[in-house]
Amino acid sequence: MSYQDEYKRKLVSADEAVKVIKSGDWVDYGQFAGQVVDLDAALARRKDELRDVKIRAVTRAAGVPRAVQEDPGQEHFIYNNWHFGGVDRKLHDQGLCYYIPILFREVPTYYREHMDVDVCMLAVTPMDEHGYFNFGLNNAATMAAIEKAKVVIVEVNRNMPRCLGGSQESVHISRVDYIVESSNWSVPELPPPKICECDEKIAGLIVEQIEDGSCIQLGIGGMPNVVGKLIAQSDLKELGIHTEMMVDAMMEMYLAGKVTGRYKNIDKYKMVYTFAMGSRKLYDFLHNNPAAASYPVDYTNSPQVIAQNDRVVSINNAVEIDLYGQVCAESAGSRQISGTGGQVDYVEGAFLSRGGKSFICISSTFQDKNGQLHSRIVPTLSPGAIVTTSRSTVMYVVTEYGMVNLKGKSTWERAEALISIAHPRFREQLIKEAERLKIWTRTNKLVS
Ligand SMILES: CC(=O)SCCNC(=O)CCNC(=O)[C@H](O)C(C)(C)COP(=O)(O)OP(=O)(O)OC[C@H]1O[C@@H](n2cnc3c(N)ncnc32)[C@H](O)[C@@H]1OP(=O)(O)O
Ligand SMILES: CCCC(=O)O
Repeated sequence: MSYQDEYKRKLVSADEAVKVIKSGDWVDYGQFAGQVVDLDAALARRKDELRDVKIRAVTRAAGVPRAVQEDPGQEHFIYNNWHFGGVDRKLHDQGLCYYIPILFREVPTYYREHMDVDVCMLAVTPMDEHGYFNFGLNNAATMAAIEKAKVVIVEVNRNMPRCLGGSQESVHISRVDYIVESSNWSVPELPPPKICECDEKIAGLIVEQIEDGSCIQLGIGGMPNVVGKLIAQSDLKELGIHTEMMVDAMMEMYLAGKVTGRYKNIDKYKMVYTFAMGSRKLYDFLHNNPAAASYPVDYTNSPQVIAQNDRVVSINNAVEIDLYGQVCAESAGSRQISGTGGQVDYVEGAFLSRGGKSFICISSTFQDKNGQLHSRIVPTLSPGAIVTTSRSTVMYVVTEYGMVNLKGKSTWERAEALISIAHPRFREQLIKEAERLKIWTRTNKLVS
């Protein structure tokens, strides 16, 4: 049978495909910008026939899933997510989304060895002449989820860019049970990140630390994107990219001629990533582009793999840091706002890389919804806050007031270093708290 015949045999409507889902099933919705839309709507239409279907997704960018919208009482569907974006955190605030704690590099192993997948649904590109559906922007743990699934349903979308790998960037039709041709919805884009003056100051401090030939990882959020933009405008040359998330700023660095990958020790000349989210311009740039290669996340985020490149520079954002150096990058108190993602993977990988550096960026203050200013450098983390990067793992911390390296520093040295880059308005209070916590010695300098 030809691949075209097999395609016709497996082609069904979305309503037909979701009939395979049973009460109590675990159903994967796809990852990041590759989550199903038409299959979600079809599943929502089956609401009254089903109970306790557990949906799993990651970083919803395409609006609230229909299945969740249609079932606010959660009698039929329970929505779980291993990295929150804006949609997910708002659902979580309403009690309609549950976080799955992860180290991103481990997720393929969770699928293969620790999790159940009854039905794996995912958005893909149209089939090629060899019978392959490309995963588009989303490699990550897609193949591991497919391997584990009892049933695989692909939702074909002509607007999904075809992103070259690496490895495990596509699935063969022989492994697919049902094919659904979608309404060719627009692939979700990220709005341009919000950028403040302090982001620019922090980015400036970091760019001074980057050498020609460094290998760059930029994290999620506003700040790392500013760093990328500044690199694009800098005199830096011959940079490499080995990252988790491919973002617009990396495309800008590449188009500005800053990225060649010449000094990488692995995947030379390739920009390596595991998923991409950004503008349509980024998606068009990645389409069939041999300059970039997507790999599964247990490769991109393995500290041992990351460390094979020299001078790795890892740049990630945080929400709060305490005087011991514990970094919270994923919650505001107990309110889950994001996730651990790959932060720990890259902080560890950069440390192991020859000449590597990891930077945790944090604006010194945060203004709450009532306009009140709070220090993000705090004596101890807010009650309920999650430690994302541990105090023993963290290396450089950067605010708009400077940069400190916490590696090898004792508790009183850390307190002094971190207070020196806190907002001046909060420093005196932080010193008093450090004294109370017994992490302040008579030799500590009073930081003004
Ligand atoms: C991707 C890679 O390559 S590897 C690893 C990167 N991954 C990580 O570092 C994982 C964790 N980090 C993250 O997810 C992000 O970097 C973040 C959340 C720390 C920052 O991302 P940004 O998009 O810049 O965050 P932003 O400033 O928009 O804040 C996000 C939300 O948190 C809230 N928030 C942020 N700080 C605080 C705070 N101190 N107190 C209360 N709420 C806060 C904001 O109000 C916003 O919520 P809202 O959407 O309901 O208004
Ligand atoms: C899980 C993906 C996003 C991140 O690492 O922040």
